[in-house]
Amino acid sequence: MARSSRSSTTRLLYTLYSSPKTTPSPSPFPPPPPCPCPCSSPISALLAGNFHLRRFSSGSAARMKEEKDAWWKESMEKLRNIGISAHIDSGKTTLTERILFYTGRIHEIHEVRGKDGVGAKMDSMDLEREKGITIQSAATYCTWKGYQVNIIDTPGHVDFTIEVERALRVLDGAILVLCSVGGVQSQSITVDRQMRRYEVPRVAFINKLDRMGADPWKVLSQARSKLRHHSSAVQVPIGLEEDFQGLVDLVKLQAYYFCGSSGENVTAEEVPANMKELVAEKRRELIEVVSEVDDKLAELFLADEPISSTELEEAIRRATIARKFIPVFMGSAFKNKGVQPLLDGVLSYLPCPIEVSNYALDQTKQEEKVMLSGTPVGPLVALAFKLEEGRFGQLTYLRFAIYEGVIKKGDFIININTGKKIKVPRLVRMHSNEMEDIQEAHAGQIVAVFGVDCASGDTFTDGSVRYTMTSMNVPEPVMSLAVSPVSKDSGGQFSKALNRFQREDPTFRVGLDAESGQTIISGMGELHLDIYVERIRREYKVDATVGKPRVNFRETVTQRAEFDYLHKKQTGGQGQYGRVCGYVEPLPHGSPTKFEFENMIVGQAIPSNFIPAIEKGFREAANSGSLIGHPVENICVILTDGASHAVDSSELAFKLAAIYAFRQCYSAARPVILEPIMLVELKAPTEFQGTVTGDINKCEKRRDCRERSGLEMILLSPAHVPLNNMFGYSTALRSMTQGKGEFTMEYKEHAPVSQEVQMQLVNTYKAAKAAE
Ligand SMILES: Nc1nc2c(ncn2[C@@H]2O[C@H](COP(=O)(O)OP(=O)(O)OP(=O)(O)O)[C@@H](O)[C@H]2O)c(=O)[nH]1
Repeated sequence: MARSSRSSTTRLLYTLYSSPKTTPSPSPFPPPPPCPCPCSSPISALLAGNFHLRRFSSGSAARMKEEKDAWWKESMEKLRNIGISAHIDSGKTTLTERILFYTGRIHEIHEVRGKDGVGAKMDSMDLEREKGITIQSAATYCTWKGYQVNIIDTPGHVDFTIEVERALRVLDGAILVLCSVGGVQSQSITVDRQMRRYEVPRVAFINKLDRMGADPWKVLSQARSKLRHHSSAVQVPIGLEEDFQGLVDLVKLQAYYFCGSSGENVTAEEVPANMKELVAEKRRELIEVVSEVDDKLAELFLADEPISSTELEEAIRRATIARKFIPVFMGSAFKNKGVQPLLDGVLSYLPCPIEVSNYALDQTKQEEKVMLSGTPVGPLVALAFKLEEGRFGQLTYLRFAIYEGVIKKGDFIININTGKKIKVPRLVRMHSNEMEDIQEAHAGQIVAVFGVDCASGDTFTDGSVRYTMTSMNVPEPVMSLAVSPVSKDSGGQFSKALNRFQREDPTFRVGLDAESGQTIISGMGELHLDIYVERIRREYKVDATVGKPRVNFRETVTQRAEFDYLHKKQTGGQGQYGRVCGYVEPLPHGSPTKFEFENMIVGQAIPSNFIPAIEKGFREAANSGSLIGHPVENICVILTDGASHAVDSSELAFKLAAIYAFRQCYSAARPVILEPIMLVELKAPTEFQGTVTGDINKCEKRRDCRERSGLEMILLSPAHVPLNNMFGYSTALRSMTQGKGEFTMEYKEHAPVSQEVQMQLVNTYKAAKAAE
């Protein structure tokens, strides 16, 4: 579709085919439309990149540009890129399933762990359907009231936290789902922190109002205290638990009921008479809270003037986009109540791509920060935020986001991180595991390209600029295990699987144990590693022997120690000569790097061409500390002097000198072992309170966990427990609580082990080495 090939007299412009306007539905929410063809509305046609050719009356170039700009602007304003994140089992996937149904994207609702065995659309992996958990984030899109909504459903388990990081990095807004019974839970705090880190405006959705014990007001107050949300409800539920019937909208002052077999018919009625007082009180609270962060509304409020729905809605929008306020919606995804108003809230309160500031670093100007326009006019800037290998080769999800520009099938794009020029052979939009080919994609979209070899976090441009996007936060793996294929013949498939998973998931690492030669996989927890072992078996048909999971200990030094090492071998053949002098010391607390090397030699004691080999030697030595063979972190090596030989010095000689120098000074630097500490949140029926708290107290590192007892449950949070003490805890908790207890844990930090534990670990390591 070459635009330039069109004659200027006819003035053809690729534009949208305007579909005839539909007559407005009497209901405030239209019933689910039939599956929309991507071109059935101007917006979806534009966004799907499937343009219809339309003749424009001839006009001046300026007029055409004006029209085109207006057209882009409208398309941007009618686009939302949102993520759905929450604690485990809060109902993210169930909610997404309803959204897809009401927007006509799917024709039937299937439940997570539903009796029909089909499973929800967004849990497309067999493992996800079987286990009833989300493992990978999945992207989809739908159309609601003429707006295009791109959605990413993310996992709740902390082991898959990278999926949440990746999604939030590229989204413009988010729905934070909270359970109306569980309230603000440990992962709610984590995802909220992630949303804050990526400056994502959000709305909250208090789900499961149909459940026994549902208390949205308690959850709202927890969100205010635990998450420090400046928030207020924009709805009031009509009834709760079994009696949950509908919602009153505090902005429009209307009551909504959800009828039909799947809640698809929304009827608007007057606010029930017995709720008028409560509604007036909650509306006033909403206005007060928003007024605190929005001057325009504050003026009206202080003047005691009546506030219209539009004024209130606009103020909520301004405050939400400015991340000063979080509107709270309510409902029950499972009972099909409250989803359509939430979708309306996404349109009303969450930003479109051009309302969010995105920055890139200009590599030609020492990483100067540049703001991206977010429009399709301008150089292409796209971020590869997720890689996935599909049936047709590597799929690379690229966020052609807000980050400017247009990309077309067949275009050449440049990977700024590697300098490689790549042709885009195929461009698709994702609907969970299905895909739809498109010709081009524009700023603000999330699309996938095939066959583009890159790493997640790489930035692509059209070559006219050298920008990179700031990278994602990638947490360190905390647990490892040895794996090997049962049959030697499957070695090839085994390596293929590991390579693929490692490329797709930056928190999954593969290494070799230098001593045993075993393959070691590392990840964020037992579940994370178990899932990969299972995927190797299912997707690559390789049975693997799995060792005992072990903790990713680290070593570090606690004081400065000098080294002065001469590596000399000058008897027969090519000689080796290299001397290095200097010291190692701990890096200051909070340093962004884990290893630093500094050459402070004045003069030419060592020729400068040997310095990189010396640094390499120290880095290699720090990969395996001599206490227990784990990597040494937070260490700085300073090279102050040395000596070389005109003939016998070589890179190898200096590298070996550095390795031996490191070993020489290591014990004088008083090394210690660091272990991962986990934040553990635990819930169990009160009858087991004594046993459960007694047990966790035994293995706790630091006692600052709070204990809250309700009538039925106790909640311990957060306990700081070494990961080493958590192996097999799910089985232990199950037996202590007759299967009624549950816990979640999340990595907090690496901290020094006690002297006693250090001695034990060192002795075990020595014994294992001696036995080899
Ligand atoms: N009673 C009730 N149950 C719900 C509701 N929403 C979801 N559930 C149930 O809660 C369980 C978890 O729902 P999911 O949608 O898988 O939750 P999730 O947050 O996507 O789960 P993960 O991604 O694995 O963390 C399922 O059994 C759902 O049927 C609701 O509104 N009410």
